[in-house]
Amino acid sequence: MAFSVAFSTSLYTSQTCLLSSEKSNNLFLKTCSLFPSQTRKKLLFQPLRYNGFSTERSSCVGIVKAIQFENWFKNVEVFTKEHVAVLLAHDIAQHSNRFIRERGAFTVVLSGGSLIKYLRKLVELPHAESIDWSKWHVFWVDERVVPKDHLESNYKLAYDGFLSKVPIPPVNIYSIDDALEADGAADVYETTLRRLVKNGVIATSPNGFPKFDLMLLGMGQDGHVASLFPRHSLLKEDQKWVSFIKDSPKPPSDRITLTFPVINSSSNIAMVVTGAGKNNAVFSALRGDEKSDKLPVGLVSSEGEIKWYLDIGAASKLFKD
Ligand SMILES: O=C1O[C@H](COP(=O)(O)O)[C@@H](O)[C@H](O)[C@H]1O
Repeated sequence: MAFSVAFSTSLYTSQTCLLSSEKSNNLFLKTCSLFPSQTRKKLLFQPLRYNGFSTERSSCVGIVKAIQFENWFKNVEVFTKEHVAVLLAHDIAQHSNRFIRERGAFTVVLSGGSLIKYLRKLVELPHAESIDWSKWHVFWVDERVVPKDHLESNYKLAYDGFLSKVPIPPVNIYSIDDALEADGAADVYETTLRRLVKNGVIATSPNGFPKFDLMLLGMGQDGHVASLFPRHSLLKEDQKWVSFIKDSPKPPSDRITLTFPVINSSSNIAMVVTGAGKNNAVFSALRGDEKSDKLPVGLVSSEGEIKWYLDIGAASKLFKD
């Protein structure tokens, strides 16, 4: 089956080179002569992962360079938008199975924005029926302080596009109290998290912060994640688990957000980023040379694993020499 091959990246080595392009939503891959012919066929369904090959030339850049890039871009997968949704669903289902088996619960943190549409395959077969939704606990990495039925609400977005389609017990869905102002809503959300850490639903990191099983992060064009915006003082928060912002540069102005120590304590972080407008921030974050408050996504790290799910637009700067 095509997809069972797509999910295996084990055939990929730094000696492989791919030429990729997307045309009319179809995937076109050209392989360079480094592939043995029997491998070539299988790789037609491989993700368009970057391996040091220029799309602008028809030859491979040096192997040394390929290896260097391979190190930079470990855990980076590049797909068509459709395949981002397919692979993300597959990986989430695997995380869910593993954590439910190991600890009897699965704690997953949602972002707002474009992320939600990439959960669309999770509500389809086989995942819709194979996942034990009763063990899911759902949180938000950030939320806009608006009523839950407001168009800007991250809860509404998630409910309409995902939560309304799967049988997660409503008591396991931890939305913010929309009757409160930003500061009160942040305090109450932190109190809820502390209760769930205490009773073991959420695991604890060695540094005392909550350790979510999976954090699904989006990223804005300016490199913001959650409601942690460039050059904002909130980026330095190192005590609170949940904080608030009343001057968000992206409307609406009032929001609550998990802080970096909590985000970075997660067992797994999935960075789901699509669109060519985000290619500069993706490039700087992956190159790892921008660890300042100018680029919040560059401050994301994980006690466990970070995996990037990019479409060709978001990855387009990675393909340049
Ligand atoms: O405002 C927000 O923006 C980011 C990025 O959104 P996207 O639509 O560009 O993917 C999102 O991750 C965050 O949760 C949201 O509140």
